[in-house]
Amino acid sequence: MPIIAPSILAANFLDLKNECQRLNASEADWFHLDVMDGRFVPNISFGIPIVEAIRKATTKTLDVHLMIVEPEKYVEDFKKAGADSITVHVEACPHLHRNIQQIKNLGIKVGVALNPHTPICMIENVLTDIDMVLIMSVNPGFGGQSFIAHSLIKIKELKQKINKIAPQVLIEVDGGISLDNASAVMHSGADVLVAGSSIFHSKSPEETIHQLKKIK
Ligand SMILES: O=C(CO)[C@@H](O)[C@H](O)COP(=O)(O)O
Repeated sequence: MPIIAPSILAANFLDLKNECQRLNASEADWFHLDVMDGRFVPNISFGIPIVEAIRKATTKTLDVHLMIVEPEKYVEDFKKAGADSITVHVEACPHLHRNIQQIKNLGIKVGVALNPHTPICMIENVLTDIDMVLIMSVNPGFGGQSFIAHSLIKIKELKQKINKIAPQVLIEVDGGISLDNASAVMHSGADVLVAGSSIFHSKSPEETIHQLKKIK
């Protein structure tokens, strides 16, 4: 059964309290929070105050995805704001091992994200140090994009590696996930499905989450 992590980026920000309450009452497992800085990605989303506000609105896991340069400057603040896990991008971290240790030392889970063009071998040497790998199945920066089909091959390759080296590591897939492709993503080896538009722009977000949750 997949872990379902609705991406708050697609929520109605004017009605965020209500959006959080609906997710609380749903089968969603985590809240996925996309932080964008306008430097690592060509978009700016939200930051620490929003994470802090959402923390007060839910007891579910806050899965914070930092699409920012120099994440080491901010991870402590995001932990204080209520993050249960922090994911950084391999492309934004020349000292990835140090960044991972810094997040682990805060006592929370740590993930590493890979852009669509980044090969799996870039994280091979840290696989035993982390809790999760996030495979970007769109180019990061915007919700509502189409799933990049090659991601399925990448997920399979990663799953094989993880099975050999670090079977406890979760595979999270993010971008363009919908009821149409979620089954293929799961069969390729995913554990966590991040979905924004397909949940929040559907007629019933609760029902879409229920349908995603049923995928084997
Ligand atoms: O990180 C990102 C985009 O950069 C994703 O989390 C998107 O927010 C997912 O949204 P959809 O593709 O599901 O609309």
